Amino acid sequence: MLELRELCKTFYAGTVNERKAIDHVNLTVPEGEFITLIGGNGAGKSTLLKLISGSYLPDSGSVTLSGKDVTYLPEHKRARNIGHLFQDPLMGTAPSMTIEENLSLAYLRGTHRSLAPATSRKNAAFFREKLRELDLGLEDRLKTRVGLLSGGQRQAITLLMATISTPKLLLLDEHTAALDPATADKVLALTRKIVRENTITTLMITHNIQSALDCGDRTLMMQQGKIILDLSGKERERMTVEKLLELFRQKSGEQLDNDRMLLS
Ligand SMILES: Nc1ncnc2c1ncn2[C@@H]1O[C@H](COP(=O)(O)OP(=O)(O)OP(=O)(O)O)[C@@H](O)[C@H]1O
Repeated sequence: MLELRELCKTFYAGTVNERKAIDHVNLTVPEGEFITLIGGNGAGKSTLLKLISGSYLPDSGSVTLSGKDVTYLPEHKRARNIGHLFQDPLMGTAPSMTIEENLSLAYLRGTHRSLAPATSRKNAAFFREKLRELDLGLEDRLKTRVGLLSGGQRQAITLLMATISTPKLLLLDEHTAALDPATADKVLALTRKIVRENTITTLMITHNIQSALDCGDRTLMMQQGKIILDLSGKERERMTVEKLLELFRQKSGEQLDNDRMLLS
């Protein structure tokens, strides 16, 4: 479904600040797989997702989505198939527009229809139903401006926007990291529910190792632009945080260093 072949990205090449962010990464992700991605500071996790979404273009290698080579396809042309969420709940929604208008825009993404028909009564009922599923009391607030919502409510709306027209791929870049623990748990539970119910192929960066092992089907660990661990099946089921940290030390010869890393 998603294929990365010999993907490379270096920032400031040929200068003293040269940084090899992605170093010959190969990855095959079958349709419907939910991958969690962990690694130290500057390991290349966000860059990898940005190469997949088209926010960055690689120096070499290829990105293939559903059999189509999208390596150099501009980001806006991939947006219809790829949902991308970030840590900052203020990104991804338009604060001066209402919940209904934000959802309408997401629903129509990639089509040429105007906003007007999308705010019809039929769509309002559909959006209300989707909002009810979030269980955040937002179903009766379609006309509320998104800028008035809390960070957690806003991130839940962003998640809904990213998935409302079922993307081929969902990229989550520490999307719960800026929320308080209770809200983060709720948004993560919502994420798992939406991904499971719609069988969306998902890559989720997390700084929480336990949740990396608990969520999804497969866990990748990155270091210095490479995937150094790829866990799935029985091996992953039996994995503990302590064993994973030990494996990381063995593979990389270093301690896992991430100032936001949570070990439990
Ligand atoms: N736009 C950019 N310009 C220059 N260097 C960059 C840019 N984006 C990332 N880098 C560098 O590329 C490397 C990988 O960064 P990236 O943000 O992908 O790491 P990460 O694994 O997501 O880290 P973290 O967990 O700290 O967010 C780092 O050395 C970073 O400084």
